[in-house]
Amino acid sequence: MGDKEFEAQNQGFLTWFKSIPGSTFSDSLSLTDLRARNAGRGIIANVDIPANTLLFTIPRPGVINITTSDLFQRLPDLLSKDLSGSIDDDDLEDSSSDPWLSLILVLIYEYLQGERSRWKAYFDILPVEFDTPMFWSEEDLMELQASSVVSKIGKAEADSMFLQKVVPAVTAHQDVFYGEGSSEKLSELELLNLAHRMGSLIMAYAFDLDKEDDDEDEEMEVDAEDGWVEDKDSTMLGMVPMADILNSDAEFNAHVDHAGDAITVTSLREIKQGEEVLNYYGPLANSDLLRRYGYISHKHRRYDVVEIPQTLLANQVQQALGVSDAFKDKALSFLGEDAEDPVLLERDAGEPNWDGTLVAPVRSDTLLSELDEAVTTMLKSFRRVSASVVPDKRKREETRKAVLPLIISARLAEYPTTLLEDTDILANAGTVGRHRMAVEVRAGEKKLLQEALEVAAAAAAHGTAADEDNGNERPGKRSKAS
Ligand SMILES: C[S@@+](CC[C@H](N)C(=O)[O-])C[C@H]1O[C@@H](n2cnc3c(N)ncnc32)[C@H](O)[C@@H]1O
Repeated sequence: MGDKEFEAQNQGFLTWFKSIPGSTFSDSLSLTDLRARNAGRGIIANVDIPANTLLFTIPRPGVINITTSDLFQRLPDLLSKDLSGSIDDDDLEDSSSDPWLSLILVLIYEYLQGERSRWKAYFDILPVEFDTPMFWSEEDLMELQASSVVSKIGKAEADSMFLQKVVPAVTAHQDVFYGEGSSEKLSELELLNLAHRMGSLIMAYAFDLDKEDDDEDEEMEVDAEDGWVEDKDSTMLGMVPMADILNSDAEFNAHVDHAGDAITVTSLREIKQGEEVLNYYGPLANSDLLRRYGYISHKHRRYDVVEIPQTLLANQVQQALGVSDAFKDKALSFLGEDAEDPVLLERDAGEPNWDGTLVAPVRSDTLLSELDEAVTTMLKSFRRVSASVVPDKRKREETRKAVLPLIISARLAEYPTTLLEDTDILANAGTVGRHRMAVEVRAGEKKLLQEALEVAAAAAAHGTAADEDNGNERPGKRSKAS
């Protein structure tokens, strides 16, 4: 799209936005073209803006969700019957509708209404293509190498859900979805693609607007705090025009508040003239940023994470103890469902400051905490099969220390290139787009694994609290027991 068309869309959207009764948009702000750095549109400050300045306001009727669109007034049964439960639910006792699927249908409906939709000018500026791995070719995906993000893309599951729930809902109610006089109907494939487009928009643009203060549900509280959709099963998803033009970074300068009647965006600290106004999508690893939003950021490296499957732990423990496959399988079975949960390697990255700056230093010393614990649990499982392989705590600790670096090295070896090779690839200015993002993600994970190796080596050299605890009983502990 040319610059003129892009600018014309901005103006059309801005005029429409300002026409929503109750909306505000500060004169100190402009919509800006950030396509040169692959960031689409954004909002910048025209002048220095002090902290705590109201930047813009979106009244609730400006939001698109299941209550503001008339789709479910026209088709109330659709909400209560066809969208209840999730596709994996064998028992559909839970008759509440899936918020993600219902918003997809609302967006499809409003989009198909064209000029008749109140949100036409908003749809005009929303992207139709995405850089999330959901849309990558096999060749693009190969570049992610052994990153766990590959197993989380969920294209097949999404296809199946859309084909079972979204496509039939639209097809069964063509009169409503397409409106009077509309002759052209979408094919099944076109509808499937449209569902993917709307699903991806929700993933990267929607807010969780649940106003309830859920004391019982901590996860919902966390979601409500940063506003972005943590989980597609949250309860009140909505598209919030203008708030979703804000790009994001791990260091940010604005806050979206949706606790009141209207949604407001306020500066958290001074924003200098020409500076981009940035929201916060959360403490996400680059792999997650890529999966959900289709970009990566150097400032998010601090939140990088590597997943290590329990089977990899079990294989290394098996080799160290010299036992059979059947022995290992039995030990794994003692872990029950926990065997499905990967072990996480992550740094202690702290929280952003109240004004959106990053001040807490990143700590690597706790990098192995979860792995350490998981290996100990694994060794206890092996002991349950036969106590002779791990007769005492001393043997358990010896084995734990010996297998820790082996596990990390084995995980590192799953990536076909080394960190050094990736660094060279990234130094080449010709590495761009999806390729660059994939190499950044895998290199970040390798960096974390190398740090983990260093922490394991340092712990082995110096001994750890765990050694004292498990190998040689501490005097204090003994006296307590006696
Ligand atoms: C909520 S939208 C923000 C508006 C978006 N830039 C647009 O043009 O519509 C989220 C999307 O913006 C892009 N984005 C957000 N923050 C970014 C950043 N720091 N760098 C690059 N792209 C970013 C990503 O494509 C992401 O999926």
